[in-house]
Order: sequence, then structure tokens, then C-alpha cells
Amino acid sequence: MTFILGSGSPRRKELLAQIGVVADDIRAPDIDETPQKAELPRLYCARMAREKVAAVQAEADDIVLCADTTVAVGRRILGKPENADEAASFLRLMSGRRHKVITAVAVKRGDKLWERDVVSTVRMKRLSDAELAAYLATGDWQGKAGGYGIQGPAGALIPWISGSFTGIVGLPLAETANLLRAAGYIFDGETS
Ligand SMILES: Cc1cn([C@H]2C[C@H](O)[C@@H](COP(=O)(O)OP(=O)(O)OP(=O)(O)O)O2)c(=O)[nH]c1=O
Repeated sequence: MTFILGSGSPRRKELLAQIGVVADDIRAPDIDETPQKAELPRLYCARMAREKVAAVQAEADDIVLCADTTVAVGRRILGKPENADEAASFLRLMSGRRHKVITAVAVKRGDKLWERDVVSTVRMKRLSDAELAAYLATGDWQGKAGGYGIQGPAGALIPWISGSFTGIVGLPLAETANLLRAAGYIFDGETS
């Protein structure tokens, strides 16, 4: 059995390492992440995780794990901003209000699939123009859903969350450990 992390995200690799899981191989999936018309954020996020895991080539006995993190303001899906202007518009939208962060995880082994999604609520403080400009200048928004990373400088902008911290960062560890166990991944110290 080979354990394949189907993700190019450095966060997901680090989060797995936190629970002692080291991938034998990393294969970043390349899929079209465009939402369908009127697609709801949670359904979109679950579909992305499924499509990622389907896109990763593996042997029948290999375990493959993929995930997707999506930020939602109401029904609106905020993906990874393409540039600083888009990041600024996302952050203005979230400023002073709550939004959801959904992370869907998909694990496959042969033709079996295990899936789980975790929804967290995040409150962002009301951002002054100076705070917004200072955050954008860090460049930390790049490659992150919604244009911020709670684990970085944006942590100072988030006074409250409800849900899974590791889920917001990109991989909900409690749920992920359960999915891996279900797929037959053996953790250190466990016999089956
Ligand atoms: C909201 C939030 C997102 N993120 C990151 C996690 C994900 O890497 C990214 C969302 O993009 P994803 O499309 O979920 O993942 P990815 O493109 O980085 O990697 P891959 O598809 O290869 O697995 O946003 C944070 O790091 N911190 C946060 O607080």
C-alpha cells in the first residue's frame, strides 16, 4: 500500500505531519475549479474534493487523499484570488461580518470512496483601509481561498471562529484521521 497525498498545498502536508502521517508520494491534481451556475458552496466544495481524488492516478491498493477548501459569503463562493485587487474585494466583503469556510475531504482506495465535509464559521473584524493595505502588502493572501490565511498574519483579523481550526487551514484533522482509518490506513501504535 502506498499513501498518496493528492495535493500541492504545503498546508495539507504540514497538517498531516501534525498527526504523524507522511505521504509516500505527493501528486497534485489538476482540475477545472470553476463553479457551476448557481452551485451552492458546500456542494461545490464536495464536488471539488471528489474530482481531485478521481484525477489522481493510483494503483488499486493505494490510498489517495484530496481536499478542497472553499470560503462562502452567503451563497457566494470565494476561491483563490487571482491578484491583489481581487483579494481586496474579497476581504472588503468579509470585513465586519461572518462567513463560512468549508473543507471537503475525499479518500479513495481502489473503487471505494470515503467523503466528509466540515463547515466552520469565521468572523472577521471590520478592516480599516490601513489594515487592509497592510495585509495585502504581506502577500500572504496568495493561493488561499477567500484571500486570507488564519494561520498567518490574518490571524490578527479574526477574533472568533466556530468549528474546526485545522479545517479552516485546509484539512480537518479529526475527521481526516477517521477517513484514513476507514480506508485501512494504519496509524502509529494502532494494530488495525
Ligand atoms: C481560509 C483559508 C484557506 N487556506 C488555504 C488552504 C488551501 O491550500 C487553499 C484553498 O485552495 P484549495 O483549492 O482547497 O487547495 P490548493 O489549490 O491550495 O491545493 P490542492 O488543490 O492541490 O490540494 O486555501 C489557508 O491556508 N488558510 C485559511 O485560513
